[in-house]
Amino acid sequence: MANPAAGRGRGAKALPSLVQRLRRAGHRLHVHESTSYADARLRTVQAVAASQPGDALVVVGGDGMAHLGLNACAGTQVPLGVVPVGTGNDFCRGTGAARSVAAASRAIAAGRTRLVDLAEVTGALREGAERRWVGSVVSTGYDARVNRRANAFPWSLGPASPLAYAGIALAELRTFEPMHYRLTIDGAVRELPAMFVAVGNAGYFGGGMNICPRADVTDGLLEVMLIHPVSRATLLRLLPSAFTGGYVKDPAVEHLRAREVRVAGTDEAGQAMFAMADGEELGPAPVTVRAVPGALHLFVP
Ligand SMILES: Nc1ncnc2c1ncn2[C@@H]1O[C@H](COP(=O)(O)OP(=O)(O)OP(=O)(O)O)[C@@H](O)[C@H]1O
Repeated sequence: MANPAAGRGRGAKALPSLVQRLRRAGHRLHVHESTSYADARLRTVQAVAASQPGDALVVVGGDGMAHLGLNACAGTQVPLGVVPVGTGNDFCRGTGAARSVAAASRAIAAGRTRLVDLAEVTGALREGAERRWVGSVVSTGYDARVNRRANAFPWSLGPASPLAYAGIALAELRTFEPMHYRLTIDGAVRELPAMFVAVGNAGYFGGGMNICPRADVTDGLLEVMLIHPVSRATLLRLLPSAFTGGYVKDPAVEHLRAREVRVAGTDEAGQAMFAMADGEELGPAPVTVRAVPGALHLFVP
């Protein structure tokens, strides 16, 4: 399943060599270029439902396509291959999947897979959904605001670069106030104000930010990163070190591990917070995030 528009056309360019390599390796392929995100979602689900033992699903795209692929394959025996041609490729960075088209083609052709954990998110989600699987990070605070703002940005006006993303992060910072969280972490309730609470299956978010740097996709646990209220200047100072994960050393940052986290709360205006994950808007809080060990067979180098 290829998104020809992914990575500003890299999806369309990558497809012929990928198809050639996999056919040469003796694999039989059904190739579909999606016409829209909804088409890609429907076709991935249908493909997995109709699969036979030994079949695999391969998605060519960015984190959006990886999200669709893992939602189709989660909890099944169908392995997922991700051929990363997006701008961020956070899922591949965080799970050990191949980071280039060539490496992904080789890994899929060779049939090497590993079992990785996923996060299962439940709640009153968008489009009437009650459950979504997440590969990377569920965010609800400042990070979610930046992500939603970036998704609404007309990227055709400028390059989808880390610099442009940083500009959006700064614009959001100008008005951001701590959120009021009510967390239930493995049954224990905590109410607190925070800049954000990131709940990670894998570590990366926002096109390369290592926001949950100690996340391990094989430990059966979620990594929870809390930033307690800090001044805007401090949050600004912490932003660059979010790319390396170095921000976790700051005294305002708390690190936890958990099997299940329920996130509820409101923003400074009393509006329910919303949850973002894998670059997508999931829906309004409350949401419950649960670690599901070994939920996905993933092709890896
Ligand atoms: N033919 C298509 N099939 C699927 N998605 C499409 C198509 N055309 C445009 N899109 C849009 O592409 C987005 C998903 O893209 P994807 O994540 O695969 O790549 P990307 O956005 O370039 O990468 P990244 O998410 O890493 O920035 C969705 O927002 C979707 O609306």
